[in-house]
Amino acid sequence: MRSLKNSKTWLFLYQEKKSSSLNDKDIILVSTPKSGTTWLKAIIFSLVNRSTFPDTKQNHPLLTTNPHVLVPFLELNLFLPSKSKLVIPNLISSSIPSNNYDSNPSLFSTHLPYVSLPESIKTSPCKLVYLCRNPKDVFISLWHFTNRLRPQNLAKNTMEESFEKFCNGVSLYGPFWDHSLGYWEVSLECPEKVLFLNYDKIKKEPFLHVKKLAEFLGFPFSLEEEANGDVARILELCSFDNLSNLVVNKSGRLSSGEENKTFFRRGEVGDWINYMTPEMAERLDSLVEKKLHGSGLEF
Ligand SMILES: Nc1ncnc2c1ncn2[C@@H]1O[C@H](COP(=O)(O)OS(=O)(=O)O)[C@@H](OP(=O)(O)O)[C@H]1O
Repeated sequence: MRSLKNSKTWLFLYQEKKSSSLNDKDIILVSTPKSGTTWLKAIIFSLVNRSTFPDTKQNHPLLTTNPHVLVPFLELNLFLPSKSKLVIPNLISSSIPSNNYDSNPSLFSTHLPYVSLPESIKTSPCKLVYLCRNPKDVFISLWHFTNRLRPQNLAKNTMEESFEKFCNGVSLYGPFWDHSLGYWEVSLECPEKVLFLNYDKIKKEPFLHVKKLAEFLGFPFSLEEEANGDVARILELCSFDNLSNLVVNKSGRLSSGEENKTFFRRGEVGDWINYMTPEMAERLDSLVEKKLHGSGLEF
């Protein structure tokens, strides 16, 4: 986090002028990388746009468009292109890269830690949905992802070296525990502003958490919708099996270059057990426990 604050790359986020405002109803999905962002982007998009796209089998944007296109990253898709001019883009719906499916309300996402969020986001009434996941699965997912993105002529990142960095808090968006703790604390202070979600819990009780999410976002499911199977249809549309088998996600690419299929691997809870030694698991568990001690946040 300290390095993020000092980093020139992020300077423009701090120089933000008050005039670059968000619409009050906009929604920002925040996540620690590899915690299921792609999944939650799909769920939030389908939730808030369900009256425009009620049919999840035909003509639904998610059937032909990767969730990262529908819910762009602030720091990757919106801020970065204007970085050279140090101009802060106006965060209103018209700044969404054209994808023919503008959402109402506008949906954005970010991996930025709370401490690095621009003031306009912190002070605006727009809602933040935070997603985290158990750190052992996050690490394994991240390790696979970085190796998949690595040019073929370079040696793969070893598990040992990557694990050492992760445990030392050397991560692109800051240490895992600081990231989660930052949003956890705000979610306790301002529950109407930040909803704190956990991938593992959504996996366990998807209906409960999707309904809670819909309520938080101001798009609650009516009893009629529930009886009609609308929650189930959204969950099915956004399921790992469904999304990962769509042509767009098997063969497409983001404009930033990543293949869409790199965002889909196993989509399960507990896959860490197939890769980490018991010693590694114990080390990470006790490290995270120590860092989160007294906060009430547990994995
Ligand atoms: N629909 C759906 N359902 C459940 N799980 C899913 C889904 N889509 C992606 N995934 C899994 O999420 C992991 C990728 O995390 P992110 O989407 O956060 O990646 S990123 O930060 O946006 O790069 C990665 O987890 P691992 O399989 O453990 O590597 C993906 O497989």
